[in-house]
Amino acid sequence: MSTTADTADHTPVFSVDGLWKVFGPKADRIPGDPELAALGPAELRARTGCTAAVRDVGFDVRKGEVFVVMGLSGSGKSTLVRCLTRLIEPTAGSIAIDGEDVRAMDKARLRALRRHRAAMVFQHFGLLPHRSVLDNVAYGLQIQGVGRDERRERAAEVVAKVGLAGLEQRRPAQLSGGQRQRVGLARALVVDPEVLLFDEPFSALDPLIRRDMQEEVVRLHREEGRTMVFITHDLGEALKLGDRIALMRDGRVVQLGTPEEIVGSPADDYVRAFVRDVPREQVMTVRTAMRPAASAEEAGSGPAVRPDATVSEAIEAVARAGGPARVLDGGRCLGVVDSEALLDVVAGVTGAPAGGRAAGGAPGSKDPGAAPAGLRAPAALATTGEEPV
Ligand SMILES: Nc1ncnc2c1ncn2[C@@H]1O[C@H](COP(=O)(O)OP(=O)(O)OP(=O)(O)O)[C@@H](O)[C@H]1O
Repeated sequence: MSTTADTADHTPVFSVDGLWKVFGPKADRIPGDPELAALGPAELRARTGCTAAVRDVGFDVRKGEVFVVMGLSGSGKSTLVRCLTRLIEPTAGSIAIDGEDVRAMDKARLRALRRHRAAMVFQHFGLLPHRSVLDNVAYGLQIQGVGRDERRERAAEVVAKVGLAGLEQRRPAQLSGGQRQRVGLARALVVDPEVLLFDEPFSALDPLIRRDMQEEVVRLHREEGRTMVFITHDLGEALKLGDRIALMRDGRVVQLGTPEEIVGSPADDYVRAFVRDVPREQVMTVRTAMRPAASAEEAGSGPAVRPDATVSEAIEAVARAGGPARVLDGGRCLGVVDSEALLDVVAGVTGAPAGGRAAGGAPGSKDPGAAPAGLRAPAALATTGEEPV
């Protein structure tokens, strides 16, 4: 199934509005009290003994997108994502999954939500040490009451899907860290949840294995189009995986947007500092640098690049051709990019197209414009010919 902009279904999977989670004594009074709600973290703690881990957050998670929640340690990422399935009880606000009110669910309904609809992949998977890989994966089905043969068959399929074929009978202790992560991923996948929630699953892995696992997530997402919510404190990981990123600070979402919007149009100085060292040409797309063709001749000649090609890829095409490149979408020329405009993007003189903005307390993602962009697979480009490859 395709997961990208060609999917017309924009129904949100999760819809979150005005969400608060306050820890501490008489936490309930904070969200409704404008004076207390306006206090900074230190002052709030001093005055009330409370910590507002999530402060008035709103966003939608769209079907088929990878929604990344990013922020430094303590910014509220885990608390926010745990509130989605009420592993942590919210203090105020609303959460819906497919339009159903999560806060109104009884215990049985919540159990079903966590088992069937929104499976969580943790950093420490808590694999059962005395069970084989296959049985660990099948366990999720066992607690659902699926019969033995069927669950072993389905588990074997998913074990193969995450690249562990041949290791079915090993115990967790006989696996590397990365392989254990794959077992955890398989265990979440086997129940075929509508949405996968990842809580910093790769942060304990060494960089090479971490990259493998990120690529695994990209591949699975591309193949299956499953909706994913992914927590990370790593900006590179967020930019690589996210269709959209919610950047958190002190419990608030300070900006919600595509990687391109966050890097190209930071909402404030905090975000600007956060993204300062990102190689812009690898995140920004040619849309940012595009201008209308000056003449029919310009619209009809020169190398072709796709609209989602990165600036870095376009620079290569322009350098090879020695002149402007055309941005082609299904054979239609949307505009052209030249070396000057591309360099402006690299230098930070040009921002991202409209859309990246502070989310504040408003329902952050209710902007109708941008459809899930799909993962940024390197947009291949052609240096000659009519169609960008
Ligand atoms: N049970 C709790 N009781 C009190 N305060 C808590 C509790 N859980 C979290 N907090 C506080 O809430 C804030 C947000 O914590 P949270 O774990 O959600 O952040 P995080 O962004 O996920 O951090 P990390 O990346 O370190 O996991 C922190 O200030 C934390 O100390």
